[in-house]
This record gives sequence, C-alpha cells and structure tokens, in this order.
Amino acid sequence: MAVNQLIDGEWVTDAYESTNDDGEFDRQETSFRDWIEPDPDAEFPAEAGRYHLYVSLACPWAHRTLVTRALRGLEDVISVDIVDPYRAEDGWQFTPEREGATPDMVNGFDYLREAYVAADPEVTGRVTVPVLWDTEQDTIVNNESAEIMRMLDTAFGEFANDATLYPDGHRDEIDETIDAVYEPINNGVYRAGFAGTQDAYENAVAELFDALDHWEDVLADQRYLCGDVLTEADICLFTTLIRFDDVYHTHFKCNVRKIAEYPNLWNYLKELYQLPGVAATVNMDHITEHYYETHTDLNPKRIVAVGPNHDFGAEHDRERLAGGPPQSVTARAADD
Ligand SMILES: N[C@@H](CCC(=O)N[C@@H](CS)C(=O)NCC(=O)O)C(=O)O
Repeated sequence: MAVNQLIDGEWVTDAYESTNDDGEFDRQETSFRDWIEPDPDAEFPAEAGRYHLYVSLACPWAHRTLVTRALRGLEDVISVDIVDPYRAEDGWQFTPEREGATPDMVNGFDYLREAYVAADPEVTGRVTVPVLWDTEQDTIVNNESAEIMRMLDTAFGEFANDATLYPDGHRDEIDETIDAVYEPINNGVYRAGFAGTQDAYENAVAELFDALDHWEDVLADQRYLCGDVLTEADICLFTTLIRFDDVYHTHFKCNVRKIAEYPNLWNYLKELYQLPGVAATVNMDHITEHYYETHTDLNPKRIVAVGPNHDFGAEHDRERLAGGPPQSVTARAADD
C-alpha cells in the first residue's frame, strides 16, 4: 500500500510502500518527541488551557490520549479537536459539518498536515494523530501516543485528579506490559491487515491470538493487566479491544475469534468502557467508517460492515475480582 506523507514540508502522495520486501507492515517512527513537565521553568511547562489535542475518534493511538484525559479529569485543562474519520488523499481533514467532527478551533487549519508544517516547515514524515499542540509556542510538543498518554498522566499534577495510572511500585511492570501488548496486539492487528503476503499475515495472526489467549488467562483471576490496579497498560489494550469485533475481525481478517468469545477479555472490555468518561470517547461510526472507507486497497467498494452491534454497556462480572478503579474515577460517577 502506498503511503502519503510530508517530505521537506511538501505533501507527497505515494511517498513509499508500507510493507517491506517480505510483505510485512513497517510502521514509521513519529517525529516530535518533546515533553511537558510539572515545572514552570520547563520548555513545555504543565499549565491549564495551554495544550491542545488533535485526534481522530477512529484511531486507537489517539484514543489512548482521550481515555487518559477522561480518567484523569483533564477535560477542562486540555482542549481537543476531532478530524473527519475519512482520510482521503490529502490526509486528515477538519470538516466541522461531519457529525462528531470539529473545526480546528485553535489554528483554523483545514488539514492536519498544516499543523505539522507550522511546527517545522521542513518536516518529513507521516501526518498522524494524535498530536499534542502547544498554543503558547505554536508548535507540536509530541505526536507519539504512548508518550502523550504518559505526559497527561504524570505531568499535570495539580490540574488532574489523583487517579494516577502509572503508580509507584508498578512502573516497571506497566512499561513491560505496554511493550508486551504493543507488537502482537496493538500493532499486530495492523500487521495482519496490511500484510502483503500469506506468510506475513499468518504470522501476525498467530502472534495476535497467542497474545490474546495469554491475557485471557491472566484476566481470569486478576482484574487488570498489572494486577488489581487500573493502569496505562489497560488503556493501551482497551483501544484495540473496542475496535476488534467491529473492524479488525473482518476488515483486517483477524477472524480466529471475536473478543466477545473470550469471557474474561469481554467482561474486562465492558468494565473499562463503563468507567465514567470513557464511553464518551468511543464513536463506533467514526471507527467503522474510517477503516472500511479509507483503506480502499483492502476494501475497494468502501462498504462499511454493520455488525456485530455489541452492547458494551451490558453488565460485566469483574467485581468478583480484587481491586477496582481508583476512587477519584468512580467518585466522578456520582457527580455525572
Ligand atoms: N506511533 C504513532 C502512530 C499513530 C498513527 O499511526 N495514527 C494513524 C491513525 S490510526 C494515522 O494518523 N495515520 C495517518 C498516516 O499514516 O498517514 C502513535 O502511537 O501515536
């Protein structure tokens, strides 16, 4: 599949092939990697009302940042704009007339790539979401979802609630789990979907379902991935699981099993979906339309699959296990 990207600040369609010579999907590194710090003298100090997220509601990586923002109660501290779920030849676009999408309220751009060029007129790389934008210095702080998630979770101390998702004493395990879930699951669905050969596809699918089987076992007697506390690792798994049966199972041919056929993963998914603030970050129309309509090489007629219409709000059984979400997350339920 040919990929569009910026080269030296110019938009180039058909910039390169997304698979290597063995037909394996190659994901490009992201280019902006600065950090917000809880220090007023830092280059990017944590402040309320200063930073802005550009996201797609379709994207599992961007979704990590929205869930973190919701669970840490940062909705009034960090603003968000939402691109059109359909990514055409010109890349992510702002089309406020589209339901669930917004204009670019910070810069008034029509295309997300304009933010990349504004941040670096010579930029080379893909124009991806999420983007964390600094309205003070008019630049991109970071466009790597795991790092944005970590910054929202750890740098905004006084502006956030106290529901830390990277608690002391669990940090190594959280980092290891995020890594363990990334290659076979978060990226694995893409490696299956975008594989250019039968072997590359089958290897990706085998690794994906081995990993899902593993976490299904872990979640049999443990409430979350890292024990009885909710962490960033759960957010990383959640945003792939919520898309799985509607999109990855069919569109990316990850069809050995559905998540709803794994009792523990399914109940875990429902619990996370039902945490206060999380359901509002899930837009299944944007998710399905994006994937089925944008990847025309996988789905040339762009027909959007309709099933399976899961009820993520249905009862779950996770309360049988020790632990639970942090109190400041559940406390919000009483307020809402
Ligand atoms: N490593 C990045 C990946 C982000 C990413 O690939 N986002 C996709 C949407 S799901 C995107 O914007 N793709 C546009 C493109 O590749 O042109 C992250 O985790 O933030």
